[in-house]
Amino acid sequence: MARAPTVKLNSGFEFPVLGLGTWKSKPGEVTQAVKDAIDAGYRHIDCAHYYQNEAEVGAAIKEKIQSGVVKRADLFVTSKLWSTFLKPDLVEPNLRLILSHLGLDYLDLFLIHWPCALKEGGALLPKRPDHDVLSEFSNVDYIDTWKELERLQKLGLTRSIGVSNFNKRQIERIIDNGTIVPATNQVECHPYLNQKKLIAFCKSKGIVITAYSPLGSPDRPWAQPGDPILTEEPKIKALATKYNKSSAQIILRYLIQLGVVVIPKSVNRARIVQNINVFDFELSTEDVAIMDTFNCNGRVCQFVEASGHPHHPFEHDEY
Ligand SMILES: NC(=O)C1=CN([C@@H]2O[C@H](COP(=O)(O)OP(=O)(O)OC[C@H]3O[C@@H](n4cnc5c(N)ncnc54)[C@H](OP(=O)(O)O)[C@@H]3O)[C@@H](O)[C@H]2O)C=CC1
Ligand SMILES: CC(=O)C(C)=O
Repeated sequence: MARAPTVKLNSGFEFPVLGLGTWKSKPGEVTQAVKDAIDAGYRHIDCAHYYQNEAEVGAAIKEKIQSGVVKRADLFVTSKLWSTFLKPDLVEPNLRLILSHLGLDYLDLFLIHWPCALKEGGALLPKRPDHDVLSEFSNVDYIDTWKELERLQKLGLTRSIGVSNFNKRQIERIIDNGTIVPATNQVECHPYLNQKKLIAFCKSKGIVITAYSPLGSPDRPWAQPGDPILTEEPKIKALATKYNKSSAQIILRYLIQLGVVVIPKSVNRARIVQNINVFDFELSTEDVAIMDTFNCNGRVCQFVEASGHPHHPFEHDEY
């Protein structure tokens, strides 16, 4: 059975460098996917309230613990605070709701999903009455949310805390105004958007980057016919042939060699097994340079519903 090595977070906890993503995994398929992943050696599961499938993820975890395959302490479970819950008095109730869905009494890692707060109390994407796409904003400052996460870590409801989709300036604000440095910043990262500047900045602050959509999220709901597909790039396919691996394995290995943690999503048993089998080979310096040539600011997760938000992470800063 394959096993991902770990990296030590600034909180002192070990973080497996490969985990299972669960966005878009349907409630009817995610329980089996998580069970297959645990059987294949995965010990890190990436979840979020926004994915609306945490109870089904929790059912798989419960079964694997009850049948003795793993102990709770062997697993690293991440979840994220959605943008309609950034108001400080909503944070603890939302974390407790997430824990009840997952059937856990603590998280390993709790992230602020996006720095942009949306109107509380209703839909996850509260539509503006005057607009087809944009959501209604809330004026909560993520610094006030962060202080709640710090309190919840001290309370033991989560072992580590971090952020997601934060840019350099937003991380600096958290460090300047908080007392705990985020353990990770989970951001989009793949060969079309390799995030070298943000990786270097976060590393200088002791923050690990977690790469979401590591395969370029080909099943994202807004993908258009003709959009480039990473696993079909001829140069990546040639490297796959050279190393006797798949294109997906070449991409995941490249990201791991960049020093980030990867969380590929799959609901297919063979691909789940394939994706963790990336620790028995290494790309040469020349082949890493070939992978570097794909970097083209090719961001696929723009959060267009929060376009124009004063805290939108991608609209005001280079990285
Ligand atoms: N913090 C944030 O804002 C965000 C976090 N995330 C997290 O990151 C995770 C991963 O990102 P995601 O956007 O889902 O996309 P990924 O880049 O992981 O790509 C998932 C797609 O790739 C396919 N796939 C998986 N393995 C292989 C393989 N070996 N060969 C070929 N195709 C493969 C999957 O199909 P199949 O399932 O059929 O195998 C699916 O269509 C999410 O699930 C979520 O947990 C993602 C977006 C935003
Ligand atoms: C998938 C996800 O985490 C988004 C869109 O924020």
